[in-house]
Order: sequence, then C-alpha cells, then structure tokens
Amino acid sequence: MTAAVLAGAPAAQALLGEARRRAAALPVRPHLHLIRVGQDPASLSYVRGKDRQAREAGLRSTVHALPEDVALPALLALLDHLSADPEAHGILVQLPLPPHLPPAAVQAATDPRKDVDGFHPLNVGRLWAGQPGLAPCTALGILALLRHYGQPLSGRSAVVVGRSPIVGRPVAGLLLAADATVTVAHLRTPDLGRVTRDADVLIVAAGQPHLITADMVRPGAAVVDVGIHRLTGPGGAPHLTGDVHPGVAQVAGALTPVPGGVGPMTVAQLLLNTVQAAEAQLGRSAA
Ligand SMILES: Nc1nc2c(c(=O)[nH]1)N[C@@H](CN(C=O)c1ccc(C(=O)N[C@@H](CCC(=O)O)C(=O)O)cc1)CN2
Repeated sequence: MTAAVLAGAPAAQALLGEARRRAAALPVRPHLHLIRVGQDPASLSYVRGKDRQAREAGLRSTVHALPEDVALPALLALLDHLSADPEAHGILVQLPLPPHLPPAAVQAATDPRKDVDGFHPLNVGRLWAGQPGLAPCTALGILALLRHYGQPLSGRSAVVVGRSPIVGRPVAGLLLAADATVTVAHLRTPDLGRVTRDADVLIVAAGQPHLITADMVRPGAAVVDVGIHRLTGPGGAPHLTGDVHPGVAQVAGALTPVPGGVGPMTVAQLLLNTVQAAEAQLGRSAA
C-alpha cells in the first residue's frame, strides 16, 4: 500500500478563500497585530509569511518587532494597548519567547476576544467545555485538513502523540468535539506502538524526528505528521523531515507530507480566526 498524500496547499487555499470572502463582507478590514520578540530565524520567517498572507487575503496586518531583551511590563503594556484598541481585531505573540518572558503571563494578557492563537485560558476552557470560541490554529488546521480530504472522525479511534498546549492538547479537544474516541500519548508512554496501532487517525506532534515507524501504524490509518525538523543528509545537504518515518507511507492509508502538509494550514487558519474575531467584535456572529 502507498498512502494517499494529504497535501496542505489545496486545503489551505480553501480556508484562505473563505477568509477572503468573509473579510470582504465586513464593513472594515480585519486588522491583525503580529508581535515578534528577538531575531529567531524561524520566527522571522513565520511572521513574515503571516503578514504577507494576511494582506493577500484582504486583511490589514501590522508587525511589532521587539528587541530580544524587551522587559515583560513593556510587552504587557503593548498587549493592554492593543486589547483596548477597537481597530485591532486579532493579536498574536509569536512563540518561542526568550526565557525571561513567561508565555502563560503573556497569553493571559491578551483580550480573549482578540486572542487569534486561542491560547488565553478562557479560550482553552471554552474548547474543553465544547463552547464556541477561538482555538489554536494548528489544531484547527489539522481538523480542516482531514475534513477537506473526507477523512471521517465520528466514532473513530484517534490517537494524539504529544501534549503541547499549541498542538497536542487542543487537537485532542477538537477531535473529541468531532465525536472521535481520543487517546493522548506522549514520549513517556510505555510501549507507544501498542497505543498508536489502535489509531484509525494518528496525529503525531511529539517533536522527535522519525518517532513513528511503520510497525507502529495500523494498516490503512490516516496519519498527520506535525513535526518539522531540519536534518543534515549524508552529503551535508539540509532537508526537512517530520516525526513520522517515511516508511509509514507503505502502511498508512493517508499521510501528510513534511513540508507541505500541516504547516500551510496553520497560517491559513490564523487568518480565518482573525476574521472570526473581527466578526464577533463587530456584532456579526456569536463567537
Ligand atoms: N504564536 C504562535 N507561535 C507559534 C505557532 C503558533 O501557532 N502560534 N506555531 C509554530 C510556528 N508556525 C506558526 O507560527 C508555523 C510553523 C510551520 C509553518 C509551515 O508552513 N511550515 C512549512 C515548512 C516551512 C519551513 O520551515 O521551511 C511546512 O510544514 O510545509 C507555518 C507556521 C511555532 N510558533
């Protein structure tokens, strides 16, 4: 068996089209504020991509580039200011942050109605309570990707490997809301393969290259690889790989590529979250 490829680009285009249509129906352009601290090369590239795609989708976007040594009170003051600004609809602080800035304090300082990352404790609670709200972009993007390719979730066994607040935990909550039977495993789970072999739908966000090998996958399962690792090949050439070993393609029924799978969904979903936040703030929806 060779797994069907669940490519992110067409599914992301569908989300971007929806974001563009819904943004155009609003009386003002939704305004996204992207806050970046320091010069981490990956963060620079992700924020640049978010800013560019936001503009292409007809949104306004402003990048706030803060120095690596910015003090916590200064960052919180910016978040307070944007939270109170009626013309700011979405606020995102790019992760990772330098060690002196605790993510929990930063995430709690954003108005939950503008928290387009879905990391504010109120939005985390809403997700787990099954209430409408803003949810994390990668987790929503994974569900949208599976939906785009007609992968059923209701009544199926879904196993999530990884328990991060960005992906593992929220995707487990969303799978549960979609009526899947959900198991969360992680790097300390004994005999991980025994757990993952139970999955009809396997989501891997453990941050360890090639953790999941072919013998750990049920034949025909849908496998979503959230890992992104820059490895150096035998000739010294760098290449990107995921948490899933390439040999899994011989066993799985469907598999997301790395790169080009979940990654593009994260940014597209961010823009849709921003439009959703603007709609709510303008009294156009319940969320
Ligand atoms: N505040 C946040 N910070 C971070 C988040 C987040 O959702 N909110 N997620 C990640 C980084 N991220 C977006 O911010 C992100 C990661 C990967 C991709 C992507 O398109 N990846 C490509 C490969 C690109 C490459 O590295 O060459 C792919 O998978 O095809 C987009 C966004 C951590 N921080």
